[in-house]
Amino acid sequence: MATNIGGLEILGELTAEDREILTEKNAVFLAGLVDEFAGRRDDLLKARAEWQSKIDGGALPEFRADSKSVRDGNWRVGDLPQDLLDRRVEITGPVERKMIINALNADVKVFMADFEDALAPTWRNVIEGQINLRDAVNRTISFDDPKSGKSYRLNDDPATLIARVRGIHLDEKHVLRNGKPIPGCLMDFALYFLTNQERLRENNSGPYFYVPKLEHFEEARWWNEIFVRAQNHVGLPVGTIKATMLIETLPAVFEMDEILYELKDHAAALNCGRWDYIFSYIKTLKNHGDRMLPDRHAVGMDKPFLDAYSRLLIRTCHMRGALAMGGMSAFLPAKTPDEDAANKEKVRADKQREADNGHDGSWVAHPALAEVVNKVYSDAFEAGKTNQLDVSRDGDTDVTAENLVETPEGPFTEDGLRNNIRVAVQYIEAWLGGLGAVAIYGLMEDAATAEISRASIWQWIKNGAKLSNGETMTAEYFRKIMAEELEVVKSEVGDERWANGHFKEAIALLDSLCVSEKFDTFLTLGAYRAL
Ligand SMILES: CC(=O)SCCNC(=O)CCNC(=O)[C@H](O)C(C)(C)COP(=O)(O)OP(=O)(O)OC[C@H]1O[C@@H](n2cnc3c(N)ncnc32)[C@H](O)[C@@H]1OP(=O)(O)O
Ligand SMILES: O=CC(=O)O
Ligand SMILES: [Mg+2]
Repeated sequence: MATNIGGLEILGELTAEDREILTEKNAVFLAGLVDEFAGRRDDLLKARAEWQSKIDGGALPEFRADSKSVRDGNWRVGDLPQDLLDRRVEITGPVERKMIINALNADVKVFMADFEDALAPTWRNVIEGQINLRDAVNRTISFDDPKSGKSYRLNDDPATLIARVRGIHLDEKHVLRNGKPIPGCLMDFALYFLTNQERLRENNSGPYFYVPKLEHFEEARWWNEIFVRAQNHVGLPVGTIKATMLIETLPAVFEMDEILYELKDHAAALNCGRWDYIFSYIKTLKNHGDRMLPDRHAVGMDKPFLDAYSRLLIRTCHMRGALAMGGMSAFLPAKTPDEDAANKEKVRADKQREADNGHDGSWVAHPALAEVVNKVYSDAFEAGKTNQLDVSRDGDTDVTAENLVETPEGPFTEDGLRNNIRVAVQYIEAWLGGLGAVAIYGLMEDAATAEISRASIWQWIKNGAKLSNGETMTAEYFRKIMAEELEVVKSEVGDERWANGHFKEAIALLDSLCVSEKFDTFLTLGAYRAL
């Protein structure tokens, strides 16, 4: 039965604790944001599709002529608050209670609390995520694990908290305004902001956000207006909110100056969200048979198109006074000492590349990786510095549009296909069961990494990729290999898990994502309908 609060119709179950988050006051604020901004959100999504149709027709992305004056202009973002000047290591994770405590206690500067790539947005996950963050901000959060008997409490000096809201493409179907689902990102933003902004400021911090999956600068303008509206609502000066924008789509890399400019009072940093970026490279150029992505594991940050992206992002940020954050290495700590050392070395080398390029800090997926990343960045900084804002690097002025779309070289293999199938099906299955981040074959997998796997298969089929075993990719070949790989997964997870999990739905979704004529823009859209 629906509950009406502050003009919103709530279809999700509401406990007494949920009502402490979905208060009348919070709901009225959220409903107001929806009235003012949801229609324009729909227009922004249409504009994405129109831009994409030109690329599908054969054009390549370019720097925009209508915003050249912004790129050429002399301007900087507003001053950064003290607790966002040192971001050498940021841990990320879904907004689960135990995870939040472990992340805030880790030896890191920032915890990025995720409603996005790492969270399957079930109603319980999103609403409990808000409860957990409120308790974290109030420093009352605790967790007693009934399974392990372990108790979790916050340390005295927790990391700075940044909340990552959902992308603009996802609705929250459990909350309606005038009979229509509301944009999920507005819910995440409004509830976190209004519940916590006062206490965050008392803690000498502030309402800080990560904004994901931007494609064009008009979306940054939309967010800026939302921030201004929110600050006015509670009487805060413009610029109190600080946002870090993920540059994780191919269109956005051509509009980084413009994105920072639109948000210049609120911008703290840009971040190289490499996994979605690689996914977006495939998605954007999906019809360009000469720009197909090879095996996923062959595409590292050393590929010229990714190196150009990292260097251009750093140069753009530093010219404008914003920090340039690196991304996530997917390697996780391993069980055996040798494997663990090898994985940590891979993370170290990846972070070294970033720090040498000029990044100011980076992400870790796991607390046991914080030490490695801390050392790389601490060694990279000049004495007394907490970032590389003032370090100029010659040669980074020459990144061209062609560098950014350069086709990565690498193999197209049957093993690569098999791995993509196994990873995608297991990730989608986990997501449908409410888990948005999982370790699969020793790697961190989340919505962004899984998108690469399924999009690659689609692109290989669409463009008839020639595999190194002599086969040509077709829907029939994919289905043959998929049938074999499903047997492998079944034997790996065991009959019981196979029968009781969400494999049937996951397999159907993966099949449709890979063989449908039209490319689905996000796997989470179809998966959310089934959630
Ligand atoms: C593309 C992108 O957007 S990247 C950013 C989004 N992705 C993410 O944030 C993923 C973050 N990482 C994770 O979610 C997790 O590390 C996983 C799911 C990959 C693996 O988690 P687990 O299987 O629990 O790992 P593991 O068993 O080694 O964990 C050991 C301990 O570390 C904790 N831990 C692991 N990862 C994290 C994390 N990111 N934050 C806080 N604590 C963590 C676990 O809670 C566990 O704690 P405990 O000993 O008190 O029980
Ligand atoms: O959000 C980060 C990414 O790599 O995607
Ligand atoms: Mg991402």
